[in-house]
Amino acid sequence: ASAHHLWPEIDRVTMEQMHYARMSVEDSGGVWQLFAEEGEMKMYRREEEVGGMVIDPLRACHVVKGVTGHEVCEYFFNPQYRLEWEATVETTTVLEKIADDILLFLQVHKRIWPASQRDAVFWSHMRHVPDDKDQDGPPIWVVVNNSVDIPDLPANTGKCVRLLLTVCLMCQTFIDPPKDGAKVTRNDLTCKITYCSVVNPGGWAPPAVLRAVYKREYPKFLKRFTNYVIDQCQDKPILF
Ligand SMILES: CC(C)(C)c1cc(CCc2ccccn2)cc(-c2ccc(S(=O)(=O)CCO)cc2)c1
Repeated sequence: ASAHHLWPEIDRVTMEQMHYARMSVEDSGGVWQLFAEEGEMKMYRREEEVGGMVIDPLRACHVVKGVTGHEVCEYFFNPQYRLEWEATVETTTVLEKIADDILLFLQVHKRIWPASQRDAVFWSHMRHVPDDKDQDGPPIWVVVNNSVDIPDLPANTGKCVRLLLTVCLMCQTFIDPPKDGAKVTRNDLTCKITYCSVVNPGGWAPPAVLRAVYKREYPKFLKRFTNYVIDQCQDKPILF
């Protein structure tokens, strides 16, 4: 991967996004507005507009039992599962396999009436790093998706307006050691998920409509994804 011309950007943005996600875990106060809370899932947003376009940064914290961060990131990253959990996507195509853990995607999203339909071109990178808070514990797993301009697919030529997105899914895994050295089971697993996203619609879309859709759809999006992972993993061996 290091030979690919996008590698320097991919490496830099991935580390920046991971740092941002870890910092945001601490600052639960500040300018973030809690707009949805369901069980262990808390969703925050900041109201921001760029050129009259809503780009409200979103941050979600969720705690899920019975899965590892590696499993959550694998189901998020791997295109073969995408359409099974991603209800906002109409089609997803891998344009280039930059490395085993770096893919270039073209996605056409479902239209949000009355806005015009959006597509997105982004690289997706999955990586794990030691948890500096628990060096000999499970590593932190992360998937970062970041829009990229590629000459072969110029924006806004077809029916779709090109969406710009930066997304980070970061997962910390906690294992409650079972008594008397018994084997770790899924009941001993807890995964702390931080999902950060900034989605720029890329062209004008009615702010009030977008905010209403985001408020309704983002909680459903994260719940649907995490429930899908729990369901897929429950009868499979644990992927640490
Ligand atoms: C409805 C809502 C949930 C807010 C939504 C609407 C749109 C559709 C595009 C759009 C946005 C704004 C205006 C018009 N259309 C896209 C997304 C979206 C984009 C990316 C990712 S990802 O995490 O990178 C996983 C890969 O797909 C997840 C969700 C979400």
